[in-house]
Parts: sequence; C-alpha cells; structure tokens
Amino acid sequence: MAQSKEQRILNFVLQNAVRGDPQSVVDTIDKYCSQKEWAMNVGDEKGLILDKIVEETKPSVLLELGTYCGYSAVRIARLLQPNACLLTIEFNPDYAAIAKQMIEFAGLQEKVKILEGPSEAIIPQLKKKHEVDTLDFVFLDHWKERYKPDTILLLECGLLRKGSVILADNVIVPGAPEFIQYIRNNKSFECTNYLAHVEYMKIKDAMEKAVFLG
Ligand SMILES: Cc1ncnc2c1ncn2[C@@H]1O[C@H](/C=C/CNC(=O)c2cc(-c3ccc(F)cc3)cc(O)c2O)[C@@H](O)[C@H]1O
Ligand SMILES: [Mg+2]
Repeated sequence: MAQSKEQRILNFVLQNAVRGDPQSVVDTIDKYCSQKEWAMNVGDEKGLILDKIVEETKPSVLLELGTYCGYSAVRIARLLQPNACLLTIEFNPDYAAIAKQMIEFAGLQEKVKILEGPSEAIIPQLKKKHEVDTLDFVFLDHWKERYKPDTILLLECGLLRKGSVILADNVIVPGAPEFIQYIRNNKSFECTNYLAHVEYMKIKDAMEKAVFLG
C-alpha cells in the first residue's frame, strides 16, 4: 500500500526531529512541507501570529477544529501552562492516527486530547462528556464552510464566555466568506484581521481573531 503524504510527513519527523522537543517537530514539518511536499499546516508565518495570540490570551481550555497532522496542536500545546488542555477534533481516522503519533513524539500527550468525529457531533458533547465549562481559545482550521455553523453551535452550547478568543485560519485563501460576513456583523464579537500568506507560498492569506464580548 503506497504511503500517504501525511504518513511521509510523520516519518520525516520521526527520523529528523528530536523526541520530546515540540519546536523541533514544528520546524521539521515546516522544512519538509516547504522543501518537499506542500501540506495544509498553518505554517511558520501564520504560526507566529497564532503563537502571539495564544501567549497573550494565556488560555487554560482550548479547542481546535481540524487536527490534520497535528502541526498546530503541537504548536499551540508547546506554549500552554502545565494544567492547560487542548481538545482537537478530527473526523478523518487516518489523520487522527498520524496526529496522535506526532503529538506523542513531541511529548505533549498530557496537554492534547484528540476527539475523533465530526465537529457538529462532538461540540454538543464537550460539556457533559469532556467536562468543559467554557472555552478560552478556539482555533478554526477545518472545512471553511463549517466555520460559521460551528461558531453558532459553540454559542448555542454555551461554550463561549466574555473574552473567549476565536482565531480562524484561511479567511482569504481558501476563504470563509460566510463566516467573515457573520462574525464582523455580529455586535457580540470584536474582530481583528491579520494579513499573511498561505503556508509555504507567496499567495496572500489572512487570519481573523474574534473576541466574544458576552
Ligand atoms: C466538520 C469536521 N469535523 C472534524 N474534522 C474536520 C471537519 N471538516 C474537516 N475536518 C478535518 O480538518 C482538516 C481540513 C482542513 C481544511 N483546510 C483546508 O482546506 C486548507 C486549504 C488550504 C489551501 C490553500 C491554498 C491552496 F491552493 C489549496 C489549499 C490552506 C489551509 O491552511 C487549509 O486549512 C482535515 O484534517 C479534515 O479531515
Ligand atoms: Mg488552514
């Protein structure tokens, strides 16, 4: 059975990164995906914007939608306080298996929990099944047309509190126009746009931060 691109990325990390060193895992994925095979990780340029917003938010309970190979889960979790926890939702079992190994190699399995399944099914379970009260930080990086419905679902499930931060990747390319229209016209959110480029490319992209005002 031919190896998938995602398996090749994981193998490159297992062979070239330093076990237990999240920064080396992040740098090794960026090296592979900028020099050998492009992949839809948030990447180094947008990753620095993600880092800054996570550091200034100082979150304890975080949610990511769209784990993929685990690049942003490792990137986020490497910055978290000891008792902080990142829940990350992924519905593709092959990607979830790769991300699990990526996160374990980075030594971050105590801080990251992969929840397998579609976001619309898992979000309503977060309070009762995963003991979440409210979320301090949400990173949207899954199918772009799901950004708006899943944000509304988070609100309906009472998972956002005054000051909760939502950060969305790719609001220019591939784009999330319905989400942007919704969030920028919703007075309960204060939005900020961060211009950057598509990971490993020269094409313009941006991230949008939306702070819930309660
Ligand atoms: C409802 C539901 N529930 C659970 N998991 C879900 C889910 N919906 C999707 N997933 C999961 O999340 C990831 C999907 C990510 C989608 N991301 C992108 O499409 C993407 C594309 C580009 C891109 C840019 C320029 C190009 F020319 C081509 C592509 C860049 C990016 O940064 C992207 O994020 C993937 O792991 C998928 O299984
Ligand atoms: Mg993305």
